[in-house]
This record gives sequence, C-alpha cells and structure tokens, in this order.
Amino acid sequence: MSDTVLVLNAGSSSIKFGLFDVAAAEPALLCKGLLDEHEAKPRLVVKGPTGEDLFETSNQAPAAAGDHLFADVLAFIEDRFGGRSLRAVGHRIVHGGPDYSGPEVLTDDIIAKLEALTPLAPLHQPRCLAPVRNLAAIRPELTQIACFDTAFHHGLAPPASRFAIPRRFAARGVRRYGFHGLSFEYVAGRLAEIAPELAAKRTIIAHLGNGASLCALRDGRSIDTTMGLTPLDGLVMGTRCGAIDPGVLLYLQQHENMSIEDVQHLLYHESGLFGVSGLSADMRTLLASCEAAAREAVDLFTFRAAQQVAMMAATLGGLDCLIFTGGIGEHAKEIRGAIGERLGWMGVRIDAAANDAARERINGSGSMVEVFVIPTNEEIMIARHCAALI
Ligand SMILES: Nc1ncnc2c1ncn2[C@@H]1O[C@H](COP(=O)(O)OP(=O)(O)O)[C@@H](O)[C@H]1O
Ligand SMILES: CC(=O)OP(=O)(O)O
Ligand SMILES: [Mg+2]
Repeated sequence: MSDTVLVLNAGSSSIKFGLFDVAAAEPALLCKGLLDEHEAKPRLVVKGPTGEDLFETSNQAPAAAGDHLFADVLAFIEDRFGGRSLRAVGHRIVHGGPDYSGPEVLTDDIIAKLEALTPLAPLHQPRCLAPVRNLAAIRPELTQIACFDTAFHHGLAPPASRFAIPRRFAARGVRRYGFHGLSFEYVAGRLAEIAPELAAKRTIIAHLGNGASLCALRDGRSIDTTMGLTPLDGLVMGTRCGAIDPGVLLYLQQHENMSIEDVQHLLYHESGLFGVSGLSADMRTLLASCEAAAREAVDLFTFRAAQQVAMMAATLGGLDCLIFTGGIGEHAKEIRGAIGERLGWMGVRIDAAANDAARERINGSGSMVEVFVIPTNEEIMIARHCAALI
C-alpha cells in the first residue's frame, strides 16, 4: 500500500489541489483539481494525470464552497484511492513571517501565529488557513504541513531586504519578505535540469499570474524580489497596484475621506489591471479588448515589468537568463513579446516564432540574454517538501 500526500494551493484567483503518490523519490501525480469560483455556482473539477476528467460537482453555495470542497475532495480520494494511505496534507501558505526557512508540521500554536500574519496578506492568508482549520476539525489525526511562499526568500539580506524607515521597525519584522517562493524554487530547479550551464548564472524569474512578482537569483538562490512586507509591492497585478508612491495612501486618507479599510480594499481588490482598465483583472479579456483603457492597462503592465526587470538586473550586476512563468507568463505571448521589446537595450532578443509557439527557449540568435518559458508547478514543489519531511 503506497503513501499519498494531498496538496492544496489557494491562490488569489483559484484554489488548486493535487494528490501525489510519494512512494518513489519524485512524487507522482494521481489526480489534480481546481475549484473555479468565478461562476455563480462554483465548480469542483478533478482530472487525472494526463488531463482526463475524473469527477465534477457544482452544487455548492458560493459562500461555503471552500468548506465543502475539502469534504468533497476527501470523499473522492477515499472512494477512488482508498487503498492507499494519506500521510499528510501539504498547504501553500503565503506568509510565513520571519521564522520559517522551510516547511513546518502545523500545530495549533503555529496556526495561531500564521493567523496573526493576516494583515500582511489579507487577500491570501485567510484563504490558505481556512482549509487547515477545516481539515483539523473534520480529520484531526491528519498531519498537515505548511509550505511557505516566503521561505525561498528567507536569506534576503540588507540592502535588498531593508526599507528606508527607522531601523527599529526592521527589528519588529517590517522588511521585505517576498512571495511566490514555491514557484521560483520549482522553476529554478527546472532551469537546472534544462540548462545546467545556466543554473548558477544571473537569472530573473518573472512569475506573472493574477499575483505577479520577479525574483533575482544567483547560484539558484533568491537575492532580491519585487514583493515586500506584503504581496502588494512590485509589479502591476490583476487587482493589486504594485509599487506606488506611499504619499498616495496618505493623501487618500487625508483628502479623500477614506478609512484604512477603504484604502486596503482599494489597493488589494480594485486596483491593478482591473482598476486601470475599468474592465477586467483578466489579461485574456484585456488583450481581446480594443478599448483604450484596456490597452493602457496592458501597456502599464509591460512598462512596469520591464522597469523592474532592469531593477533586479541592477541587483544582479547584469543578466544572463530571463524566465517567464505563471498564467500570463506561460500563456500570453503578446506580454512576453512586449516585455522583451522594452528590454532590447539590455540585449534581450525574443524570437517571434519561438515565442508564438511558447517553446521552452524563446530567445533569438544574438540575444545577450537566454529567455525561457517554464510552466510553474507549485503543487509538486509542495509534495516534494512534504515527502522529504515525512
Ligand atoms: N491564454 C492566456 N492569455 C493571457 N492571459 C492568460 C491566459 N491564461 C491565463 N491567463 C492569465 O493568467 C491569470 C491567472 O494566472 P495564475 O498564475 O493561474 O493565477 P493565480 O495567481 O491565481 O495562481 C489570469 O488572470 C489570466 O489573466
Ligand atoms: C503571493 C501571491 O500574489 O499569490 P497569487 O499569485 O496566488 O495571488
Ligand atoms: Mg498563483
């Protein structure tokens, strides 16, 4: 009877899960699923390793969808894979705070500590921790493991980690943490397999999804990243503003009569591509639109992405390798092309045919920078961490 690990990945725009057989050194996917909350009746869809449909249900009430999901998923797993033993549930936890450089078995104390970080990731932390509480209530005997987005950046040091405010705040944890670490870790590992000669080189990974951030890597380790204390900083995102003059926040409170809660809602839910376009947070919708505000939102997205690639390149002292990943990075050739174009002065050349086909390597001949498209896989990264821990 082989052992399995269930992985839950609650992102800002989706909840994904995967069941992995962890008998061998590399976890093997048994089934994967997605809770799509965008429709009136959220749907749970479960597919096999090669994408074949296994199971679908859509009769949950929206508010309680997340709660039902885990009971439904466990029931499905029992039914389908009941001959195997579920050893642990691994969770993507977005904020791990200052203490965690790797995965942790969750205890009540740790869960409470992570809940206290909710103000630093209000869009994500409650969504990641709800299933933890839920499973602890219905299956208290199950081992639950937290895998943190922040852990990969644990080695960040000043000046990259520091904000230019009085240093007593750094001692209280007000510093750059960085996120999307499971994605960066997976992609860095793939780069080492695909092009081992580049693994130690000056590399930037652009994780462009609903949330988006850049990571500067040297010797495969994070030395700088665009997200900060919270997942608000850096790039323009689906509904988040990215880097902004902090004076804007003071102005909104002082002169627009907005409360702290109003400002928080504005920056996390109403800004970014959605706020600038006035149309949608979804890059697909914006790319298909001919409205001027939609085009401007897309333009701002690539403008700021290119600016911040140059910023990360300054940390690295140059650039050898640029990798696109995440929903937009993997699927939107227009965005990769436009960012590449803006970085032409740095010697980036993208081959149009390779980019259109989303080949693994998309730089043109004569490019000073190797450019890749590497699909991310946060779920298998979590499964690997869990397998190593149990
Ligand atoms: N074919 C596509 N073309 C352009 N954008 C896409 C495409 N497919 C997905 N996306 C974008 O990817 C985003 C979701 O990215 P993803 O990394 O899956 O999200 P999350 O951050 O929730 O994990 C969507 O909001 C959409 O804008
Ligand atoms: C940290 C973060 O922004 O995650 P996501 O891309 O899933 O929203
Ligand atoms: Mg994501």
